[in-house]
This record gives sequence, C-alpha cells and structure tokens, in this order.
Amino acid sequence: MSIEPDPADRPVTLTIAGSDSGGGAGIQADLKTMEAVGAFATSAITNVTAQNTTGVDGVHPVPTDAIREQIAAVREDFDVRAVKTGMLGTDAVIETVRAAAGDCDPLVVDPVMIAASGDRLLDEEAEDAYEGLIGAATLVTPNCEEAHVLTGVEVTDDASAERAGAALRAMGADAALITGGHRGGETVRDVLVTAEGVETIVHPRVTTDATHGSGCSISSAIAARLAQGASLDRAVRDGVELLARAVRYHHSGGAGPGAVHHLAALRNQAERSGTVESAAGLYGRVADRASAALVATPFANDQDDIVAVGAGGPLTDPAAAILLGLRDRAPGLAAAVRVPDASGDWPSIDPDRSASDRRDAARSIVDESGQPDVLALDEDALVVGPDPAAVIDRLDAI
Ligand SMILES: Cc1ncc(CO)c(N)n1
Repeated sequence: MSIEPDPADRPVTLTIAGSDSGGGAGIQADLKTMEAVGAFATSAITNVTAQNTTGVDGVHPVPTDAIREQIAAVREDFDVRAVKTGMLGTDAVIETVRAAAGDCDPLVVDPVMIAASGDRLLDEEAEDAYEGLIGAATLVTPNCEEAHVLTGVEVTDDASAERAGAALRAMGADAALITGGHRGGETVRDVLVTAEGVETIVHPRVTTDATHGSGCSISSAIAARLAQGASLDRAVRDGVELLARAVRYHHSGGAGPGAVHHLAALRNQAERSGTVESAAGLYGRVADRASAALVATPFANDQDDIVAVGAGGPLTDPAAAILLGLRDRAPGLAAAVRVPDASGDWPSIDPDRSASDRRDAARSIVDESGQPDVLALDEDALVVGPDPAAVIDRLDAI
C-alpha cells in the first residue's frame, strides 16, 4: 500500500542568503518563515557569518562556484515557485546570483546592507552592483536606509518613500516595498509602489529593539505567499501581518537586541482549538454568574485572536479589547469573564470609545498595578483564579 503525501500543497521556494549563526536573521529566518507560511523551503548559502545578538564577528563569503552549484542543484530538481535573495555581500556574489537566478519569477530581492546590530553586511563597492539584480526583481523590499543608498532618496515620510519606490521601479523592479520600521512614529507605515499605484499599509508600532531578522522574515513570507499563488498585494499584506505578530512576540535570549518570532503566527493557529476549549471550560465554570468567557490565543495580536464563548452581546468586543491590553503588559492575563455589577446590572459602555483606546487604558491598569496574576477591576468583580488569570468586571471602570 502506498502512503499518500501530505495533502497540504507545499510549493517549493528558494532563499539565496547568508547564514546567521545566531538564528534570528538570514537563511535561518528565511527557512523558518517560509515553512511557517506553508512552503517547502530550499536554500543556497552565500556567506557564513559568525553572529549573535551583540554583533557580527566574522563574514565568510562562499565561493561563487559553490553558490552557483547550490542554485543549480535546487532549480534542476524542483519546480521552484518563488525565489528570494537576502545577504549577498560582494559584487561578485550579486553578479553570480543575477546570472543564476535573475530569470526566476517571482523574484523577491531584499537588498540586505546592515545588520540590526549596525554591522555592515554589504561591501560599500558592491552597492552599485545591485542595480542589475533589482532590474530582474518582481519585488524589492528595502528599509529606509537601503532605499536611500540604492536611490539617493532620503526616506523620511510617505512621499519620499513613494519617490524611492518609483526610482526602484525605474531600475526595472516591477514593484517596491519600502518598509517603515526604521522610520519613527506611533505607527509603522510600509509603502508599496507598483505599476497600479501606491498603497500604504499602516499598523501599530511595537516598541522594542528586538527586530533582528525582520527584513528577512517579511521578504520570505511574501515570497512564500507568492509561491502559493497569492497576488502581490495580498502577499505583501500577509507578510506585514506575519511580521507584526513576529515582532510583538520577539525572542530576547542574548545580551543584545532580540530576534523576531518567525513562527508566532503558525503557533498561534496551532493553539487556536486549545483556546476554544479553554474558553468553553471557563464558561462552564462561571455560566451561573457570567454571560461570557473570553480567552486570548497564546500569540494574540488583535481581536480575531480572542475566543468568546457564551451569550456574547454588546460588551464582548470591549472586553476583548481590554483583554488584549492586559496581555500586552502581563502575558499571563489571558482570560476574562463578563459579569454584571453587584446590583445585577450590566455596566454601561461608552459606544464612542475605540478599541485601541480601551486597549491602551487596560495597559495602564497593569502598569499601575504591577504584574498581577489575577486582576479584579473593582470589589464587585468575580475573581476566578489562578487559572484563568484575568477577570474583567465593570467595563465602565476603564
Ligand atoms: C546573514 C544575515 N542576513 C541578513 C541579516 C539582516 O538582519 C543579518 N543580520 N544576517
């Protein structure tokens, strides 16, 4: 009897990039991200770096023959559905990759120049060599500094990002995504410039320096989605969403800035059914007193990640926003129940208050009360603990 293959269709992707011994960026980030999105990821290693969270101690280019051989071995055998390039390092490597993979379509070019630690990953003389590879790209994904080096346009706002994107298109790239993580501001603004026009994707900024591997991950996620047949616009939006969660749940293991969590979205999906069970179990314990139980998935990032079981009703969305805010500051606070106040009335809610405002207010509560295991917002609150760990009552209190 034959065994049928995995029913999930896993298109093959290829990353051509450098190895990061620290595991957060480079080939390691690319393989993890592509697989997390659902691709079968292959690789061609261009450079071996000795690197950790504090910096890059050594860079060892792989001989160009060996790079060519790796790319040929993968392309000869597999139906490669998308390719991405990361750290190339020297003009000889850039030219080798252009010759060996410039005809690949789609081709996502992440023009890696500097590590999050500030160390250079591209020879200064090689900056001009990028033009040929960019000319072959479906999408080029520079951050602001890389866009500046490649185009001469200093990227400080949406308009200058758009100009830099247009300049990259003039070099022959079909599209450019100027990532906005390095620009200041309350929100991150990624600017996508295509033949159809300009689109700005805005998302809340996570205040952290643990962004090692962010450029590698977003370009790999986009390549994997393109390999699955997503449109460029869809692939970019999905990449941005994956990265937002990966930054939110970064890993801080070393002495320097931590790395993004490449698998956060996948882990979150995997734990969703367990979260539904937890919410149902919690509701079963409190149904006589509460109208709903809410539980956040372990890698929750927005309201879709809050599972609500029970009668629902108008207070459920505010409670979900509050629960997200609690978790932003105290990861153990993952569950909430909705109960009426002491006189049996449901708290009033301000319909004009936005979800982000409620989330901010909930963060402040934890900031002011330390890192509680159980949070009762006032005396009337129903306290259930230690698991579930959060109790929300009197939504009008916050
Ligand atoms: C190998 C490698 N590629 C890319 C980056 C960009 O962060 C890095 N630090 N290391």
